[in-house]
Amino acid sequence: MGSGKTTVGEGLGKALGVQVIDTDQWIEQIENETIKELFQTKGERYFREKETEALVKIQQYPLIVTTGGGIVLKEENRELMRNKGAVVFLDCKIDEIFDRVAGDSTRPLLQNKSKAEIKKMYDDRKTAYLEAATIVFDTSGKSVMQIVQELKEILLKK
Ligand SMILES: Nc1ncnc2c1ncn2[C@@H]1O[C@H](COP(=O)(O)OP(=O)(O)O)[C@@H](O)[C@H]1O
Ligand SMILES: O=C(O)C1=C[C@@H](OP(=O)(O)O)[C@@H](O)[C@H](O)C1
Ligand SMILES: [Mg+2]
Repeated sequence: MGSGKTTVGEGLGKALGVQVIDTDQWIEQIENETIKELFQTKGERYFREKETEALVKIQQYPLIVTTGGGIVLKEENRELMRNKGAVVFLDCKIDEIFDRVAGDSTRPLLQNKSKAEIKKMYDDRKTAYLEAATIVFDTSGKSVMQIVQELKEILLKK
């Protein structure tokens, strides 16, 4: 949450001329509810099932898929992602993440969370991020444009 997946994915799509699908937006469309509403009406477990469904059903090539930050929590999802192609973990220092998402009301798991609680969530998930990823990219201190340019070069070399 807040590492820039959705924003960088959109930029990368434009830079590479490749379509982009964000799993959160895909789920919002098929459920006709925002992520925040979906968490309230059907709960996190249901949302996590939809994330797996998105990874199974989104079948296009070439394509950039951006995901929610919790998608890596299921081993099934990590495997689905790795089997599709390059998986980029956009890493970021917690202070920057906190500044970016402070005051955001659209992310249900971040509501009323302190920086220490967000750091704990990041620490608890880090192993899963590293396990899912084939490319680790530290975005700390970099602009979106800079990240897009650097990632474009990395991906084109692959
Ligand atoms: N490198 C960056 N520098 C500054 N702000 C950024 C950067 N990347 C993303 N943001 C901002 O941080 C917020 C969260 O970005 P978003 O793309 O929604 O992240 P994610 O999809 O990983 O949760 C947005 O307001 C976005 O504009
Ligand atoms: O990390 C998470 O568990 C979540 C991250 C969100 O997406 P972003 O990572 O794009 O904010 C969204 O999928 C949902 O609120 C849950
Ligand atoms: Mg996002």
